[in-house]
Amino acid sequence: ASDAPAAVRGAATAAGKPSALDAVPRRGVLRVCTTGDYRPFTHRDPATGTYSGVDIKMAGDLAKSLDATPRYVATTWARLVGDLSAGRCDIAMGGVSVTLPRARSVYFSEPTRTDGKTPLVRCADQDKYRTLAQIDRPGTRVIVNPGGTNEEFARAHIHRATLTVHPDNTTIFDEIIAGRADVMMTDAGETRYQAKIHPELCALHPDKPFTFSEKAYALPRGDDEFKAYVDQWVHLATHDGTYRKYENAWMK
Ligand SMILES: O=C(O)C(=O)C[C@]1(C(=O)O)C=C[C@@H](O)C=C1
Repeated sequence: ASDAPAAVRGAATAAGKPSALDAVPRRGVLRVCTTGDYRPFTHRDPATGTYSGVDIKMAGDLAKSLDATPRYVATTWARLVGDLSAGRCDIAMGGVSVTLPRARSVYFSEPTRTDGKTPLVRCADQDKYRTLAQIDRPGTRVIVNPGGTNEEFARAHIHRATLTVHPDNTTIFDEIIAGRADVMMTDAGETRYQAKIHPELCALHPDKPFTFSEKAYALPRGDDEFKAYVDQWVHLATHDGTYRKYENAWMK
């Protein structure tokens, strides 16, 4: 048996665990860590528990390509990297930003899109909060969801304005509409989507965000075979119009 080629034997990671490239088709299940709180990428319907979103469509495609079905493993922004590293899922999907601190613990696939932090405000305040200097003033109430790159960005740039960490990323937009907070700074894609579904809210310069970032899928560190496969799949899906089609369906 020992001289069978790796593809037949089933390749192993450096840590000696079987690659997800073999384990997922064998199991027939792709375990996907996702937060379910970030439209248009990952959304969990609280009534039915059903997941939807651009990256949920992508998860379905990736699973299918591996003769598997997706199973969603609920996580949070603070726990995402830990859950993936602990082996609770095969991949983390749903608007995940590539960061270098995370890249010390997990692999990132090829990116699916570029993004960056930009303000989301009540449309009546459009001219008040365009720059960081305008936002970071005493009296401005900035609101942020916990555990991800939004909080990191807000903590790095907000010193004079007040910063509230709101635990639920799905109701944070209502806080601004209700006048209990003034500004959220989040990914441009999200500001566009939330402005689309909330006429009271406006996305400010989403085509010229304050930062540059990339969205990708996070993979267990050390599983090079699975990473090579997912990279190839992302490359095809982002170049053959598939990803764009899913995005357009949410943004129209
Ligand atoms: O942490 C990340 O990777 C994200 O991009 C997720 C993140 C965040 O930065 O907090 C981005 C936008 C959503 O509002 C929720 C979470």
